[in-house]
Amino acid sequence: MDAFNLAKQRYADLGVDVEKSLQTLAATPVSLQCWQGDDVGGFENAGGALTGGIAATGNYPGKARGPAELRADLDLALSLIPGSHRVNVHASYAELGGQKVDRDAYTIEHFAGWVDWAKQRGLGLDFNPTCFSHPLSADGFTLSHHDEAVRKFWIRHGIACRKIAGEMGRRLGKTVITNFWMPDGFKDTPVNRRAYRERMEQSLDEIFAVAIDQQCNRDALESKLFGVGFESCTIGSHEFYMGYTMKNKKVLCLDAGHFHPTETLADKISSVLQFLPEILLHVSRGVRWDSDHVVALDDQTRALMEEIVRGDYLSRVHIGMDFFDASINRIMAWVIGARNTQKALLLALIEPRDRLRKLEAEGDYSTRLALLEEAKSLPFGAIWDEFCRRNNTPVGVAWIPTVKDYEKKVLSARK
Ligand SMILES: C[C@H](O)[C@H](O)[C@@H](O)C(=O)CO
Ligand SMILES: [Mn+2]
Repeated sequence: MDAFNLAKQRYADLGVDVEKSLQTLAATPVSLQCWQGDDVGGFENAGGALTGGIAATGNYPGKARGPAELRADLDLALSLIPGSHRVNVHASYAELGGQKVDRDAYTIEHFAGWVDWAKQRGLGLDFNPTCFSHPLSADGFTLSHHDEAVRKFWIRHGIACRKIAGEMGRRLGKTVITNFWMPDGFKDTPVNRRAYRERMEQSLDEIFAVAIDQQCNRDALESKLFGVGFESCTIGSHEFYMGYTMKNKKVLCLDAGHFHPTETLADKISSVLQFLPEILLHVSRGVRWDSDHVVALDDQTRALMEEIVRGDYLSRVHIGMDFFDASINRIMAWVIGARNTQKALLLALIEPRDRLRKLEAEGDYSTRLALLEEAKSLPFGAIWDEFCRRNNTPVGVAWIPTVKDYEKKVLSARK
């Protein structure tokens, strides 16, 4: 028997249906964040500073300098990631054709390049308003700003983005998830948090008052603990968006890098999904601060996927990635992060779940622990390799020379 069939038998002996798990994995897209390809630069203001308390550190050569390069790099990454996936676009990746258009006046035409590209490839798109790296967010506030004129600008931007996303979803025939993340917050301790949170709620209410077909677009809101230069208070905290999404039936976005280092996303999944129909994940790897390192096949990512699978939540969870590492080959960053996200999901899918559940229900925690630990040395690698083979993507390390070759021929020519 070959390695795959031997491995499949080992899992079957524990009651695991490997074929069904592979089908589920193939049907689960990961949304690739376009901003990993150019260090969150965007196209509207090439070379403008990245603000909002986030930072892409490193200066690895070869970052994409425009839409054609970014999409070519994404094409290569997608060809090395098994399964069919999605691409997550920020509003700052609008193609303005040399015109001066501000963010509150963006329309679907500024994203036609993305939509056409995605349609040709059968890809889904996701979308994000960009409430940073702009003169009207320079003091750190957008939708909660004390100045009504500034707030109104960002409200118009939010509405414009939802209309764009609705049209993207209609043209592609696939629902777009539009994720709102606002940097608003304080470096030092504020004395009137309440006023900022009230204004944030009012602004969001105005944005969401505009009806958009739910089949084409759904709205998510992403919380954060702190940002660089925003250490003392973030207006859009976890509790704020828990409350807002529950009250307004929106999608809650949980970013793995947005919590205190001793908190894990895994434990939050069953709590939030007890009360919310859907969540969006930004799978990431926080290292000390919200440093947005490439997703590793680490305990945190594994635990996150285990919770999703163990709770039968997969159909209610949108999986996106969020990191921007400028210190390594950016295409490799996408491929490593996405393949690790999928590996973590596969490991969760082929866990001997039914047995483990039964043991727990019977109170046999010693056998539960024994089985959990033994499952760690089951031949997972042969199952993953088969998944890559069936999806016509390179097996094992075979994808690495493809990117190295592209780096030599294409990336090295970018100055
Ligand atoms: C660029 C994105 O909007 C950003 O990463 C956001 O999702 C975030 O996590 C901010 O810390
Ligand atoms: Mn995020």
